[in-house]
Amino acid sequence: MAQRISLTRWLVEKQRVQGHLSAELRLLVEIVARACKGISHAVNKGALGGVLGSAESENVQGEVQKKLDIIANEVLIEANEWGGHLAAMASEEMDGIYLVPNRYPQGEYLLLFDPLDGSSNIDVNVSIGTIFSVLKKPEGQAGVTEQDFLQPGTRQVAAGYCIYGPQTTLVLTTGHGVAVFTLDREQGSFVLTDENVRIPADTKEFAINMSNMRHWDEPVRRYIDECLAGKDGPRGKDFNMRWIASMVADVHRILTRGGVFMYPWDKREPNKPGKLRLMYEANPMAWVVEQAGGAATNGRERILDIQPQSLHERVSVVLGSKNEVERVTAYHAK
Ligand SMILES: O=P(O)(O)OC[C@H]1O[C@](O)(COP(=O)(O)O)[C@@H](O)[C@@H]1O
Ligand SMILES: [Mg+2]
Ligand SMILES: [Mg+2]
Repeated sequence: MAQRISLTRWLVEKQRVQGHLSAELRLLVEIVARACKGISHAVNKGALGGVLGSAESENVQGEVQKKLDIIANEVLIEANEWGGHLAAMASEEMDGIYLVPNRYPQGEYLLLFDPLDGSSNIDVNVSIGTIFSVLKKPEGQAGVTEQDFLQPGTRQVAAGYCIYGPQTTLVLTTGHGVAVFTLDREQGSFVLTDENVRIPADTKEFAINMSNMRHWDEPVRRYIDECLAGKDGPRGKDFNMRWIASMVADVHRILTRGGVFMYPWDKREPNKPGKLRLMYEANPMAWVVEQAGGAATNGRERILDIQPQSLHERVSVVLGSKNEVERVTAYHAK
């Protein structure tokens, strides 16, 4: 049997041999992975651990929080705050930024996360996940402000997600392709199971919440209409549809076998650019997808180029197989 490579060993090689990341960033990624392992254990307890159900509180976005949203947020903060590599954190579940307390060593990185993505799937035992993005604190200043987080996705230094499904799988990029690690529960460590992942440029599978169809904009409607017309339509082929309602799970499927994922702007809340959050959902996923040869836009421009205006900013998302994303984006330009 081929030798198994642990996440730790893989990261050390990327740091020492290939110079792909600093020692600090390596340790930060290891701590995020450790936190994900902790979240995975909590998720697995389910009803037996009393972790299901609503916490009966609301986050800054006005969404009712699930118990696991709060547990995952706390696990990530507690694991990361004393590590010495971070200056501050930001999360879907916290209004403002979280400064690393003065009693702990201060680092140079900023960590953003969606602690639990796909919250509506927690109680029904469907795959959910954690999404994370790492930025560098601007140089030459003492403190950290929210403004320091507002960097475009092109400035990410590490990003990825961990999916809690039939397997717990960590997907990571530091800008040199995409690597996949599966949690070996017996050993308690993440093991490399795929490297240099590639998303096929073409696909016959799309993911969108079809119940919003009547609210869509014309270009999205046109694209989906053409897919639905199948062999007899302008695309000349039949399409399949999947919608898991956990972005992590939909993106993971696309990474595994291709496809296009869309959560577009729609007329339900016309003043919001979309449902998904730019800084801790769209940016890390867009970078992972691009690093695997796919593409990611908001229908008009590359997601990674968007200059964020606020921490919890929302964005339209079209990502996945390159040729399909380019087609949807071209329809918006017409
Ligand atoms: O319920 P809808 O409208 O289909 O939305 C599903 C989308 O919402 C999300 O669950 C939002 O994430 P959170 O659970 O972190 O708020 C995405 O993962 C998913 O793609
Ligand atoms: Mg989410
Ligand atoms: Mg969430």
